[in-house]
Amino acid sequence: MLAPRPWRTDRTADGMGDSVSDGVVTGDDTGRGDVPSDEAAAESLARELAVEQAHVDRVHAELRKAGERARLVEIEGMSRGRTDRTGDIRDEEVSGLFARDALVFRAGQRRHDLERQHEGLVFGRLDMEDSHGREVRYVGRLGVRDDDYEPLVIDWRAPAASPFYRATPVDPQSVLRRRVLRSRGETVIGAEDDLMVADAPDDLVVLGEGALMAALGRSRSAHMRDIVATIQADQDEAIRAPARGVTEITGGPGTGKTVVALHRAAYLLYSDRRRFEGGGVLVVGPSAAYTAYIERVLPSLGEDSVALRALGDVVDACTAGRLDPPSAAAVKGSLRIRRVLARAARDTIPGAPDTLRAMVSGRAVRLERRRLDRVRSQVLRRHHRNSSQDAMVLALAADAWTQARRPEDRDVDREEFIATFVDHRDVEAFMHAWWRPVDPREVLLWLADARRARRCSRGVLTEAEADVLAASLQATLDTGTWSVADVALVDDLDARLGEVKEMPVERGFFEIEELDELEAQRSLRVGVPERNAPAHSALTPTRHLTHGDARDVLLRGHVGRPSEYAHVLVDEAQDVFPMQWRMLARRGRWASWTVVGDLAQASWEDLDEAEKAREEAFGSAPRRAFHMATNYRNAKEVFAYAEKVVREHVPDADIPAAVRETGVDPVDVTVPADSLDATVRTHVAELADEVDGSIAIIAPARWAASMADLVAAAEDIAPGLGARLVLVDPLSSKGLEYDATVVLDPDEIVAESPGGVRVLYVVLTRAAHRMHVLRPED
Ligand SMILES: Nc1ncnc2c1ncn2[C@@H]1O[C@H](COP(=O)(O)OP(=O)(O)OP(=O)(O)O)[C@@H](O)[C@H]1O
Repeated sequence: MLAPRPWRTDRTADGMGDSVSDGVVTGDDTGRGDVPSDEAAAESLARELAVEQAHVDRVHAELRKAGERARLVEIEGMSRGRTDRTGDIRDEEVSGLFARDALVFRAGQRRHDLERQHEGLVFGRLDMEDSHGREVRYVGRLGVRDDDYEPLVIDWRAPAASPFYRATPVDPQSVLRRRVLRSRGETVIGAEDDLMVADAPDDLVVLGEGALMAALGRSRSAHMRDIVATIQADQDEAIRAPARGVTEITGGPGTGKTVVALHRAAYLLYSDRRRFEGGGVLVVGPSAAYTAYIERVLPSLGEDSVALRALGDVVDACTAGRLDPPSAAAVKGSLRIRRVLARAARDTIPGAPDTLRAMVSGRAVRLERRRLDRVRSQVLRRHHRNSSQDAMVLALAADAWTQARRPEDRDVDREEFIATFVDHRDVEAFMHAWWRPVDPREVLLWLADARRARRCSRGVLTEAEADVLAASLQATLDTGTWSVADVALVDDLDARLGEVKEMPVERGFFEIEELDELEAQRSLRVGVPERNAPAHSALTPTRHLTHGDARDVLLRGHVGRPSEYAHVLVDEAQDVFPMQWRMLARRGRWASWTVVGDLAQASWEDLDEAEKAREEAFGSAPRRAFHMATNYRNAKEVFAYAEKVVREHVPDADIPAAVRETGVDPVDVTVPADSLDATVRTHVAELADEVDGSIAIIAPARWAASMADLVAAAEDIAPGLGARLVLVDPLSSKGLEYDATVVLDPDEIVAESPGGVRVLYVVLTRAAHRMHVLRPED
């Protein structure tokens, strides 16, 4: 909540305000005494900033001293391990080296942290008063103490910093004034104050128009910023909630769910570093565009040990960015596919022999398909496929013995037969072709064969669905790229098949040069020139590889065991498919969870099954829920437009309140389709004039190619626009934001997306300041 402010001064000492495009809402002007002249205000601001600068200088001086100390410890540690002696190292030397490594590691890490933290290191100040008197606390990205161990800055995550975020005029928590400092390098350039009490002491000057509004009015770049200086009280509660169990954060578009969840990850690492840094924190988002967008937030908070993964990038050696057509994605995402995969995992290798023939101990052995199938089922009842080879050959030997034995045989003859069978060259060759260990990716690709897909799907999927599945895997083979939905299926198969101890030689063993060659061949065959590809796109690429090349590319590397994490944070959780929940559950079996989402932004219709799979992933872990109700992203005018659209179709949508006005309504125009390009150019040029930061054209597949050309020629529209203008497809715009958007063909966006209006709602809530909606008419 914003405090009433008695009077305002310029916001920055150098006269450089935030790059607010237009009528940002300013703080309440409820007066307290006379409004001072501009000159007096400027003087007062300069005085205040000088005081803050003196403190910031002190902190940086202390940091430099601490940095030097850490460097000396590091050097000292390194020299401890040095020895002139050659030959074996004694035990005490080994433990000495170990201690040295630990010391050097910690000292090096500390120094690295210190060196990295200069930009806006000190960003907050609290003036507090209680029965013991007045106290000033500074809050920053890192805790710093002076030589007497007195705190110069408190880490934002420490309990002592909590009033900075929790104090409100209703519950001031002893805070009189909260000040947010803005710095460039080590120089303080501005300050914004919130008063928490109606009758502030006279010596407390109040600056600026409120830190939150100033932050919200700033222009957007290609990367999300941290909000450490302006976290609001309700957000702070979610950030500092205990780690245990499942923390759910819900709320409409732009309510800060993502940014809050990321600050929560940083807080958890701070509050229990041993557990979370040791056990690992996994952050999962919908797309690579999303992970690229948020990747700087945690490092800016001093945390870089978190694993950021897109849903298509959770499984090692199986990375995907391509989206399946909705019908295939629905088949692959549903839990029904598990029975299909279970059958595929037991199925024979394509082209494998269906009879085993050998002369063993002078006896002719011939095991035909039915017998082989029976033995296979018996063994698979007790073993994972990839660890069943020894058991399988023994079971075949026992079966062959029942066929080959003679009435006069004794026990010793059986033993000799079995031993000979197991080591027999023909049997070995048969086993290699019939029952070698298989890679989960290879098994999934078997289902590109429509006959096999139908056979494995009988009674589970309709024939039409089996054909859709086969066709989608054929597309995987044709393009040499996995789809995002494939990844969870590979993970499921991996769990079923068990670990491959050693991959057989013929399953994709590549020399580096061969891989380079494949890459080169692949880029030669790319249908659409790369420069024209949308910047953030999940659209199917038009790649055509020869069958063998593509298979080799797809099977590159090794699908290892899933890594497990101490905390799993899932963003845009409403779009996680049931099979994907199972994939995440394998990584979070012992984890606590933070789960973020908004049902009104769901891209898919059948949400019940996903809900079930999600509940299974969480098990009986305790839950706690936080709801965010303020839209910090969209200007009121932009959000009012989006709200109208979604309310008509999703009456129970969770609608937040937008807090910032621009006074400019979105533009909504119908355009002749044959002059669409020229019209888009005009609108983009207009927006480029009006906002300083990022602009996105969000277009359905139908217009993707022509818009890609337009974006590639952005510099012709306005100088410098090349770095600011991107093309995004509707699904990939999820979680992202821009200063301005051109939303192209909203009806087509609804028609092409399985989530229909919900996806359009996502698209209409990406713009912070300006939005132009263009409707082409044939
Ligand atoms: N306390 C805050 N101070 C400054 N900016 C904030 C604050 N809270 C949220 N924001 C800003 O609001 C914008 C939206 O935040 P975020 O992307 O986390 O919202 P979201 O709820 O995840 O949105 P969506 O569901 O639409 O993806 C971001 O630019 C974020 O930095």
